Amino acid sequence: MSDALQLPVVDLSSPDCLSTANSIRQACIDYGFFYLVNHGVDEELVKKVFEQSGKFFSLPVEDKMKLVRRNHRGYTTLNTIKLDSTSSSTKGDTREGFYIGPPADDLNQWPLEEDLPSWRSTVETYYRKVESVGTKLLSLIALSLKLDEDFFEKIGALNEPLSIIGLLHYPGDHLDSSGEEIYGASAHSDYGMITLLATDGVPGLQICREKSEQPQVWEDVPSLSGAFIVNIGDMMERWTNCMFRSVLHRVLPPEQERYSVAFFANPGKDCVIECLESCCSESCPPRFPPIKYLEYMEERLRLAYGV
Ligand SMILES: O=C(O)CCC(=O)C(=O)O
Ligand SMILES: [Fe+2]
Repeated sequence: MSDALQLPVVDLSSPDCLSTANSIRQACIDYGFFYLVNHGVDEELVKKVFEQSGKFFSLPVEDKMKLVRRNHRGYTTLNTIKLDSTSSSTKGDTREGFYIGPPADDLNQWPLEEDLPSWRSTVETYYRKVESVGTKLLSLIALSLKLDEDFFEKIGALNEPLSIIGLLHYPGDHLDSSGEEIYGASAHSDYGMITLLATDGVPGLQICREKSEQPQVWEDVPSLSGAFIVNIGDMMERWTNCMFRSVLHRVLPPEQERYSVAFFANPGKDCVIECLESCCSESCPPRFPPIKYLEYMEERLRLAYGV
């Protein structure tokens, strides 16, 4: 039931911004997913983040639990989050995670420097680098929607953005004898504007392009060395009245251990997301009412954590 997919490739270093914007537009309409190459984040830095992530998840569970998730930051254990809140499975997803928000706020939790030297500085450097790639990509997305390139800045979406890094670990040795359908990450769409994902190359990620089609067709998204896998999130889907699609995706329980690092580029908490004028008309009215990002995010997190 699954075929490998050839997603479009977008080159961030191309000097021809309009042609790049056009290929982004087509990719977002057709797939909601694309590969981003020549993004400017050093391969060495990406490697270091994966190393630091591996070091954290290798700590004894008692040590990881000292940083258990508070204010949506820190460690989540295996099976605590179920991204598909509609699933009847009684168990959460078989992955553990560590979530880090903006370096400038004081909600983040960090391992002690003496336990994991350079952990915090590596992750903060990665945050800032990928955040700036995300900002550049958002200006191209604005161009692709025939808006000014600083459109998202002007509407306040980049005002204290609530972007989050998720360091993710799928152990791969997690056997389930109950026969229940369990995923590394169950089917979901991402909440924010765009997500920039780096993986260690171990397969598992799949997308479902037509969620209402039955049976659902899931297609494998292979990793592309050195590229980020970028996907459109729910806020971009709402701005564009579903022209750009926030596509359902999931991670199969990997047979082999798997690590990934997701950068969720989210708007600021007070940003109100409402349909762009150019994306609606009398015959095509807005499909969603305006919503404040914080309200949307809190509801989705509440459902995912089942609280
Ligand atoms: O680990 C992955 O490849 C994808 C993770 C994901 O989709 C998410 O955390 O939202
Ligand atoms: Fe996701």
